[in-house]
Amino acid sequence: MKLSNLYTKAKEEGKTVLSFEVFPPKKTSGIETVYKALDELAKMNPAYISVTYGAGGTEANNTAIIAEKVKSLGVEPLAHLTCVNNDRVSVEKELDEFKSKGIENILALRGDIVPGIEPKKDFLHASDLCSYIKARGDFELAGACYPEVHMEAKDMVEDIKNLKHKVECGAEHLISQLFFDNEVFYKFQDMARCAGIDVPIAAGIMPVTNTKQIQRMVSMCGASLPANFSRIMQKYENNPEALRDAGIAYAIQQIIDLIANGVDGIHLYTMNNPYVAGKITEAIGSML
Ligand SMILES: NC(=O)C1=CN([C@@H]2O[C@H](COP(=O)(O)OP(=O)(O)OC[C@H]3O[C@@H](n4cnc5c(N)ncnc54)[C@H](O)[C@@H]3O)[C@@H](O)[C@H]2O)C=CC1
Ligand SMILES: Nc1nc(=O)c2c([nH]1)NC[C@@H]1CN(c3ccc(C(=O)N[C@@H](CCC(=O)O)C(=O)O)cc3)CN21
Repeated sequence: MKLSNLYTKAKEEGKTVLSFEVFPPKKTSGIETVYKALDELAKMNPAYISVTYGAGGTEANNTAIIAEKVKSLGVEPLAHLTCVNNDRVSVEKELDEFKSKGIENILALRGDIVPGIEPKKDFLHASDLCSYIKARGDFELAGACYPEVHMEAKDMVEDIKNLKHKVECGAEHLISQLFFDNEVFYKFQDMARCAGIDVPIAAGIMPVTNTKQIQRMVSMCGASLPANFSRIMQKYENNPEALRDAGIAYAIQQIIDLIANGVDGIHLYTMNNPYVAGKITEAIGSML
């Protein structure tokens, strides 16, 4: 199934596409933990579930196997593939594996540069990976985009030009980096549309449920924290249950505003946590 068609259909019907994301667990915690989470997440009926690939620079890679599991649960999988630590040969190997498992959709990424590991040189940018995969003709592609500007980009104009190039190289829909201030997303979306980027753009929302996660998101994703968000997180830093509930409530309020403003999709960084995804889905289900 082509995911870009899902967005087109939803738009015609005045609806919003809801998708989830899971990550392969580290080697120490078994693959069963994500399978258990997927059983629950699939019941919430998302339009698709994406599966990260070496997220945050981790080595664990069971992306194809987990994406196959998503498919077996009747949900369309979107497999991430990064090229920073892959050369042409290893990319081909991954693509063959995706194909053999019936995976049709790939989120083509450059990937995080891991300190101490020399990046491979066959594909320098996600757009290079897009062109390469597109030429094979087997997959539909998605790309990542950055409402707060990618940390390595000179400025917003350069970043948007690069994004346009990525779309021209074959990315048929986009998923945004997580953000906590909707105004930042709207400004980015306007700029992208002005630049002629007309593919669907899903807003990436991360319900923050613990203090360690907040720091990780700031350093890894460059997300800025609005004052109201920081105040809430500070107030409950020593009360895990209240912090979790406040994180969920904050995400819900962001999502309601995004839907009211006609966003194409909501991509929920569910972090393998069906409890959090369930609370959010329950709250917004009737609004999609
Ligand atoms: N592992 C995963 O599952 C996920 C990883 N990410 C992370 O997002 C970050 C970047 O990934 P992508 O967005 O796929 O990379 P990208 O290659 O599209 O962009 C990365 C940087 O390179 C610049 N750039 C892009 N194309 C260019 C070109 N043709 N010429 C010159 N500069 C260019 C961009 O402006 C940006 O600053 C990484 O840190 C990645 O790991 C994001 C989501 C999920
Ligand atoms: N730069 C960047 N890299 C990514 O991999 C990435 C983004 N941005 N933005 C969107 C999502 C968010 N992703 C993430 C974010 C954090 C973890 C993470 O913290 N993983 C922990 C386990 C967390 C937990 O168990 O709750 C780990 O230690 O791997 C994983 C994927 C993947 N994506």
